[in-house]
Amino acid sequence: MSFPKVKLSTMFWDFTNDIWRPNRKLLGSSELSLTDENKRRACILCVCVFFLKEPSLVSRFISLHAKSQLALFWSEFGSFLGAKMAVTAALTLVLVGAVIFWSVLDRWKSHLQKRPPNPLKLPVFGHLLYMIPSLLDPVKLKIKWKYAVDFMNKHYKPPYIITHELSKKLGPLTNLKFGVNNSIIVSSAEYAREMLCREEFVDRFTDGWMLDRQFGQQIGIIFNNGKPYREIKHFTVKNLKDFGFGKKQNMETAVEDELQDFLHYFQHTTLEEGSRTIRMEHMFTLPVLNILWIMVAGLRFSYDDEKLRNLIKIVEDISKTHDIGGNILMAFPFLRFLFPELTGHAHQLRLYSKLHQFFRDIMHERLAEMGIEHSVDNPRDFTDIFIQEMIKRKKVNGNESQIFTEEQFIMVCLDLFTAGAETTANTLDFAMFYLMLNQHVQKKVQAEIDEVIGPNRLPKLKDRQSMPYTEATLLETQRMCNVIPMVHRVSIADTTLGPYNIQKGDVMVMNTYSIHMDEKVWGDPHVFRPERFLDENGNVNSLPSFMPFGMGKRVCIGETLARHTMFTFLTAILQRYSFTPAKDYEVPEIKPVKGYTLNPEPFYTYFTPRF
Ligand code: HEM
Repeated sequence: MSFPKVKLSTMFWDFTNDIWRPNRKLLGSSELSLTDENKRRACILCVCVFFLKEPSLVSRFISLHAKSQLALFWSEFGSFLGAKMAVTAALTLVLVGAVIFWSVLDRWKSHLQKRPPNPLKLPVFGHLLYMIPSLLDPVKLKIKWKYAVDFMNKHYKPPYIITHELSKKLGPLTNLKFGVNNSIIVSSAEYAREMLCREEFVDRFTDGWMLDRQFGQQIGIIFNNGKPYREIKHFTVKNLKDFGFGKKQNMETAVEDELQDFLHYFQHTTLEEGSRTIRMEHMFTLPVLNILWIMVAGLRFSYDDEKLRNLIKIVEDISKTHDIGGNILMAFPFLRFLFPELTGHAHQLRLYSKLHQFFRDIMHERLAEMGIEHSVDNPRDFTDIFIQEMIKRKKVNGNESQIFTEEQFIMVCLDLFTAGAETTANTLDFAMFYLMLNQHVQKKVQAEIDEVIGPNRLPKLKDRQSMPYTEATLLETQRMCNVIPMVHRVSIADTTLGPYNIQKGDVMVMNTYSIHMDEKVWGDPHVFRPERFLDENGNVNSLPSFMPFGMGKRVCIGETLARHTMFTFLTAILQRYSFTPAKDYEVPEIKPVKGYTLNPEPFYTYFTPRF
């Protein structure tokens, strides 16, 4: 084959250095013969360069010199690519084959071991790929490009929806492997009740990345296990009761005091300041937090307190950064060391450290107030009692108590703060939303309020027994909103659940959403129908498939307080106002939102005073 007399190396230099003018070289008369290897290299080089640099040169090259050579270039180039592609395709095929073979083998093994059913999985990643839609979070991934943000928002699916869809295909117990963790998703009421109440599943899953929020220690209530957990939980519940936590009389006073302030603020600040249209977004968080905080630290915050508003924002942000099930840190906890920012772990820790500081300040201020003796004759709140216990144990043991430490106090406060405020307040937001959309239910609740309470006094705890329809409306709200859509525990022994084997260390995840939205149980789960919680005599029916507060030894410690707060606040609002969707605003869809605790999208409501 003959080539124009071109030194390939010179040609190369020409276009990298200065102006690329291959024709200057190609017009030479003598010819150069090349080895096959050189021809192939020249061929690839020319084709690439021509395409990249100046397409018009290609045609000039063709017309001037090398029509036939170019045809040859193309064919050699094609065969080179072809060979490479063939090798790549073969390797891919082998790899895919190996993965499929491994997956089938793994499924077979899991079948032999009588493990709950699982879909095909990948080596190392397990079922993490199924969770990809739950990772489409532009805020977490710090993506701002509009099209990418729109795409992610459109295709986002939270873990409780993904696992719910999988359980519809695979059954009420599903085995999903996320990296190093093996999760058993429990999606039926029958198995959930068993899982929540049995001793083998009493512990919570507390991996390294979770312990990072609590100074690397097993402390606090939520992510704590064994004897230390039992001791601190018992101490907290017992002593909080003296300040109104779940104890009828004191609780009623705490809730009523706050309700009066809330109604005053709502009437005079919110409604009279502007129109009667209100943007509903976390309207109840501040009062709910105050009810709790007066018991824990004797504090009430003003509704305009900037510090508290910041704190609430932090709690909300924390909830949005957590996901149970399919979480990347749950799958590969070590990634938090390699990519602290990308995994969101560093962000979470920054948020937590602000809350830590807030509670640490409370303790230090109180210690300073108490003086050297660190004691008060009449403890005013949980903080006083905790400090006294801390000092007492220090005197007895001679050194710091293992259980009653400053870190322990911080974590107990943090757990109460995060578990108590958002859950109750968000459920109330949902109740307002459903009642705004279901005017017939709103009217029925108001009729019951008018009959039992009338217009002249505030609702009382005892009214609940005489107001079954209102009670059923709150239950139906909880069933539909699933404010905590997933509850997790861990198996502490090899055991069985139903017909399947459960291994020690399996993360047990109850999908509350699946249970409360089960068509076989509820018939029309997407319809807001409080009547389903009433029997033929109009009394409240306790349904076994309804478990918004969990069950067993780890049942929610704030259930009584939450129920009473929700009842009192909702009835007090409905006693005074009717509300409808605001005219000029779109009603948001009820769609899945992100986070550990769910809330409705902000919505606009038009309030009309009833008297
Ligand atoms: C509507 C409101 C609430 C809902 C739906 C709710 C729901 C839950 C659920 C599902 C659990 C897990 C139970 C289990 O594992 O079986 C839980 C645990 C817990 N809740 Fe609540 N909760 C609410 C309000 C509150 C309040 C007001 C407080 C306290 C101030 C609170 C404090 C806690 C604590 C500390 C735990 C951990 C208990 C443990 O691990 O032993 N919750 N809650």
